[in-house]
Amino acid sequence: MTFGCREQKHKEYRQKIISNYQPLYRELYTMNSSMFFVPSFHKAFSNPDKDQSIKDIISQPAPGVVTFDMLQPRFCEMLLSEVENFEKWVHETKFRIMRPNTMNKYGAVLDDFGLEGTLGKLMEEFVRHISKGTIQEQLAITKKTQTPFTFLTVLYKICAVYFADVGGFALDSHHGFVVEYGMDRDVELGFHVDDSEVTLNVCLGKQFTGGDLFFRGVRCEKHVNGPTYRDEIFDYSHSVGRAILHRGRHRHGARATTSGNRVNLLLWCRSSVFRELKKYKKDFLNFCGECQKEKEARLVHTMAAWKQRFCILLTRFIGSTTWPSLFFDPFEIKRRLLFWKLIVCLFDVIRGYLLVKEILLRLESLSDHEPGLFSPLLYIQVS
Ligand SMILES: O=C(O)CCC(=O)C(=O)O
Ligand SMILES: [Fe+2]
Repeated sequence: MTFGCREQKHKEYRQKIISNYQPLYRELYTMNSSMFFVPSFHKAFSNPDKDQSIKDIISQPAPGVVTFDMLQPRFCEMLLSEVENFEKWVHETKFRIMRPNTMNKYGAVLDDFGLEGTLGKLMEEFVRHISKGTIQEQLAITKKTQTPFTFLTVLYKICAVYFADVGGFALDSHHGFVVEYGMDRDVELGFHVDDSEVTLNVCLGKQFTGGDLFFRGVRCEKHVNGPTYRDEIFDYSHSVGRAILHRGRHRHGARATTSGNRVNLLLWCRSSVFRELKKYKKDFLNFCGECQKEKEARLVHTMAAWKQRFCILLTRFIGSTTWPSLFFDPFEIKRRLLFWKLIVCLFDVIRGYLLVKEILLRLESLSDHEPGLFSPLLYIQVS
C-alpha cells in the first residue's frame, strides 16, 4: 500500500469514529489554557517576558530532561473519563481501533476521536515554545561548533537543553495518545526511542505504585544499541499533572506498575524540517552522545598526529644542518632544549586559544538576544 493510500484510509478511519462517537466533555475539544493548566504554567505563558517566566517554572533534573507542573487535577480527571467513555463506546460497538503504537496493547490515540485540534494547539503554543531554545541555539544547530574538549561538550548539552538541536523550534506535527498500565493492562514498557523529535509525557493518574521511567542517553540511529555511560543514567518517578519533556531519541523505558493503574498522556512532537535536514547531515550528529564521543576522539587523535608530524619535521630540519656543532658547543644544548620547550608551549597556546574561543562562543549563545531579527529557517537554508 502506498503512503498516500494509507493516509487516505486513516483519514476515513478517523472520520468514521468522529461522526459516531459522542464526547462526554465537549470542553476538552477546544484549547482553554486557564481550565487545562495549573496557574503557574498558565501565568508563565501569559507573561510578556515568556522566555524568562517559562525558565522559572522548569526544572532540569538531568541533561536533556525537563520537568514542570502542567495539568490541573480536574482536567486530568475529565480526560481520564473521556478516554474511559471512548473505550466503552469501542467495546459496545465492537469498533476495531488502532493502538497508539506497536509497543502497547492498551491505550488510545486521542487524535483519532477528535482531540487532534486541542493537542495541535498544545504543541504549537506550549511545547514548541519550551523546546525552541534561544535564537543562538537555533542558529548553532547549523554551525560546526562542536569541540574536542569534554567539559565544553557538557556545557553545550546544557545550552541545548531546550531541544533546538533536534528542531524543537520547528515542531509541526504530532501523535497524541494515552498509555495505560496495571495488572489488567500493559505492565511495563521496554527500552526504546520514540518516533518524535520531542516527547511530552504527563501523568493523568490514577492511584499507582511503580511505573518509573528510566533514561539511558540520547542516540542517533547508528548508535541506538550502543553502551550507556554512568552520567547518562537517570530515573524519574511520575506524579499526577507533572510533565516531563525529552528528546524522542533519548533512550528510555517504563518500569512495571506494581499496583493500581497508571494512565499517561503522550505527545510525540515531530519536525518535518529537522527530518529533511538530517538526511543531508553525513557527519556526527550534535544530539547523539556517542557521535560526540567519536568526534572528540577523532579530533584529539588528529591534533596529536599533527604535533608528532611537526616535531619530526623540525628534528630533521635542525638536525641535518647544525647537528655537528652540538658536540663542540656546550651552550648549544641548552639553547636547543629551550627551543623545544618553546615549540611545545606554542602548541599549548594554540590549543588554549581555541579552547577560550569556544568557551566565549558558548557563553555568547547563552546570553539573551533580541529574537526575531531574521528567521532561523532562512538561516538554515543559507548555510
Ligand atoms: O509509560 C510512560 O510513562 C512512557 C511511555 C512512553 O515512553 C511512550 O509511550 O513512548
Ligand atoms: Fe517513549
